[in-house]
Amino acid sequence: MSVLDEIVGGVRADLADRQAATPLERLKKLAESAPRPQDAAAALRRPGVQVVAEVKRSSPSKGELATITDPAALARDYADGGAALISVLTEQRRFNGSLADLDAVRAAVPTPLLRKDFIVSSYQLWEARVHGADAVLLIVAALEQEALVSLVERAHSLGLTPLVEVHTEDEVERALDAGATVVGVNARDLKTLQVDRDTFARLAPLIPSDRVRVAESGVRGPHDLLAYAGHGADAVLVGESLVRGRHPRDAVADLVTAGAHPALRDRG
Ligand SMILES: O=P(O)(O)OC[C@@H](O)[C@@H](O)c1c[nH]c2ccccc12
Repeated sequence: MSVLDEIVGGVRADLADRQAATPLERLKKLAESAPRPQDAAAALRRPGVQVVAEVKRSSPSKGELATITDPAALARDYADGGAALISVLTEQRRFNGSLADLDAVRAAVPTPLLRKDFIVSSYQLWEARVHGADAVLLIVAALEQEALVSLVERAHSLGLTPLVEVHTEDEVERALDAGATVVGVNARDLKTLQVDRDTFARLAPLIPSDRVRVAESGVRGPHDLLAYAGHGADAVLVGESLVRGRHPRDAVADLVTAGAHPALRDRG
């Protein structure tokens, strides 16, 4: 069994527990009083390379990355540094995240938020709404095509922006067929956890330029952002280097400054 299968198995078990505790009808009621989601795609389309900064404590590849006792404070640093979108890991078993983290971050910053999880059911989209997310991650490798198509549609109908994650040529095709407007190319293979930064350069030309192209994983600093930008990235998603560094606000600001370089503005 791949790491991805194992993670998704755990996610399904935890999901069943939450569904038993809070039936969908109740969740839908709660969603009525949730704020209207912001347009996360528009935030990523702004000129320059946008920075998506991630709140991530642990990962299956590296174990614990940072303690993060105060996710709200970290998110404030990201917002002050100029992040266009803040990603909050809510998967519990391998990433040590939670919906409580999403609540804490929502209460702390006005920035659009991405719920980063292994979404397999529309129930999780309703949860994302209730807990204040504006965008959700949908991982092509974790979903049958039929499920992907219906989750993309459902996310849009709830006002959520789906960030559709791919790692291979086939997955790009599936993402586009499913109607993805924001496509994330993960340099990390979720089946083996290996990072290959060339993945973005290989797949980006297959993604039409009217879609938002996000380069995910492996950004150590401005140098990597510029390399991704040179291959057409509209945004980069950064986790480890920000949570491990001592000055997350400055680290985000340095990335934002690099991404705002005049040579990178208003590219087709
Ligand atoms: O920590 P990094 O190398 O900066 O990577 C961040 C992000 O790309 C990574 O957390 C990620 C990308 N896709 C995911 C899917 C699930 C969990 C995590 C992820």
